[in-house]
Amino acid sequence: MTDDRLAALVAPLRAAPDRSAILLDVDGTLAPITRHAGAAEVPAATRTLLVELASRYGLVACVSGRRAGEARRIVGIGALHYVGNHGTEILRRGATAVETTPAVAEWEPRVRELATGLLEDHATASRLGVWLEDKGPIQALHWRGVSDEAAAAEAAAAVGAAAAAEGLALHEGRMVLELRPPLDFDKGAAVRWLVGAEELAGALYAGDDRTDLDAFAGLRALVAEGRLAHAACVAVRDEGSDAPPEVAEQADVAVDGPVGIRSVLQELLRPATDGRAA
Ligand SMILES: O=P(O)(O)OC[C@H]1O[C@H](O[C@H]2O[C@H](CO)[C@@H](O)[C@H](O)[C@H]2O)[C@H](O)[C@@H](O)[C@@H]1O
Repeated sequence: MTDDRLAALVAPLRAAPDRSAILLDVDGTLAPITRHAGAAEVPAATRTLLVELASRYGLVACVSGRRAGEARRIVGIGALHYVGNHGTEILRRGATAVETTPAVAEWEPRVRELATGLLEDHATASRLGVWLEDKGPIQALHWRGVSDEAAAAEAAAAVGAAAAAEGLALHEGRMVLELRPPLDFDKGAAVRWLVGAEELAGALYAGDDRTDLDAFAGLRALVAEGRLAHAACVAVRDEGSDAPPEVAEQADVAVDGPVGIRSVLQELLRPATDGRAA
């Protein structure tokens, strides 16, 4: 990707920052991928740019598969909005209480009980190092960094199949398999709701995983419906074998990892009068 291509893509947003939304995935986009999910954090250099963006743009939000409160902890900035659990939670800028979709929240005891029970029943999965991240109504099986990732992925799939037989929905991410309530929600619906609630002309979304493709589609649908004039979809790619290539294929531009995303944030912050082409 050339600087010129990125500059042209974000020019309409820079021209009207107060009428533009900047929507950012967290893991793999702002925060480098880590072996254990609990170790993820956003680098200080990225945080500085995010604080500046929040003071200049109409809407700046993180749209994450994490719980909203956990996303805010990882990013570490209170001045942003945090959409969590793939669009089923929102922690608004400066707020202390998370708002959760009631129909999803109702499933929390059932999904947690099923997930913990099934992992206990599948001794092979536990033996291979598969562990459960408790996200309330979404329970996530992880295996990144265990000694035999391929065998662990298979064992996690067996737990998933048993959960599906009990009526739960499954969703695959990067070395993670989520057990979810059987309800319709995704990041696409979340960005449509977020952006549609404001008087905005343009929006940018950046992400690294398949779940972020729904967000790309959501923004593009808003443009097709005439509710948004401009959408910019940015892929954050890395060399990991689990990085889905279709994200870069479906994006307008691709950058390299959580370091590369900083060039996008810097371009969004570049003054209109720095002597370079718009
Ligand atoms: O939508 P995101 O903000 O990108 O969240 C997606 C998932 O991120 C976390 O898992 C991923 O990142 C971990 C830390 O780098 C990594 O160890 C794991 O393999 C990745 O799948 C998080 O734990 C999940 O709950 C999120 O759904």
